[in-house]
Amino acid sequence: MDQSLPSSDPSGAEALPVPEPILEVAGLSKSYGENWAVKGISLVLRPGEVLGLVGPNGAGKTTTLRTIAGVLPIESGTVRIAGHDLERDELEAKRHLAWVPDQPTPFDALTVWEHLEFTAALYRVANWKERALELLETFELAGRRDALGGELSRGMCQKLALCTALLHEPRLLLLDEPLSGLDPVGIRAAKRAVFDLAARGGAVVLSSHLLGVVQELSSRLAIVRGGRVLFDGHLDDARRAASAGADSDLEAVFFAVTDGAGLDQDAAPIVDAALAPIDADGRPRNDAPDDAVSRASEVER
Ligand SMILES: Nc1ncnc2c1ncn2[C@@H]1O[C@H](COP(=O)(O)OP(=O)(O)OP(=O)(O)O)[C@@H](O)[C@H]1O
Repeated sequence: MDQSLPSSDPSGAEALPVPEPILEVAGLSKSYGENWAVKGISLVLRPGEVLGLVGPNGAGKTTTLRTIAGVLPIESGTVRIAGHDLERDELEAKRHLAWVPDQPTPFDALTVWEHLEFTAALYRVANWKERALELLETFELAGRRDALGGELSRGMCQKLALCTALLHEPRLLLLDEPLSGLDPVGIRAAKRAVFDLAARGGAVVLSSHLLGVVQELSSRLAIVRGGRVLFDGHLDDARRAASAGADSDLEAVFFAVTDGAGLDQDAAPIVDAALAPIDADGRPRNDAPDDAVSRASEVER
């Protein structure tokens, strides 16, 4: 399956009905003390989409993913997963979600197999053993099924995290630097898992500094910096917005966008379209970053 960042097609062909989003993030903001790590990020992800989330160190990618995963509390804004509000309907929202952090830490005292057993119980996966075995074989962990979490290498921890994430067949998979510690077998298996999930109508958010991998796997791109979305769309649109050549790879586009060389506002589907952080009623929050609030106020006027 060719997932490589297709262009939007304004051909005028009869439009198919747009499927319901699997992920809807609106006006998400998060601060650490005085510093805003995420400043009003909004994203929509539909079935079959793989979103490559890229940006420089400290851009807010991990904070965004951890908030969507429910690991960090939502400070302002909303997250809906498969139609369920993450705050108001947490269990149902999380039932459809899997998250693989950049540095997974398995339980020291549980074996590989017990991690899968625990996950199956948590998500009430029927007939899980067959799928668990299949996943372990795919990621070449079958021989280590009785090893304790504390005995695993970094790459094995990542493979185990991918196995547990995939066991309940989530509709939304969040991956934070999923390939960095994996061997070639693990990389191939992880890439296939992303393609398979998208082909089955799921959605994936993939955050990585490995731009070649992002370009290979993603159908869409979100470039973030300073807690804001600078660009959200297809690579071809990013090329146009960044005035980059038609053959430019994601790396060239990334530098054009994040170096602030200037985006063509008309060509960019979304350029710094961050909404202001909003409260539960959709009003801008007073304690949100000043510029985001003033932008939202301008829209209200
Ligand atoms: N636990 C924390 N306490 C205080 N500040 C934090 C914490 N975690 C992240 N930050 C700050 O929030 C901002 C966003 O960090 P985040 O980890 O989300 O960025 P990132 O895009 O994932 O970066 P990287 O590519 O380096 O992993 C940074 O300024 C960072 O210093």
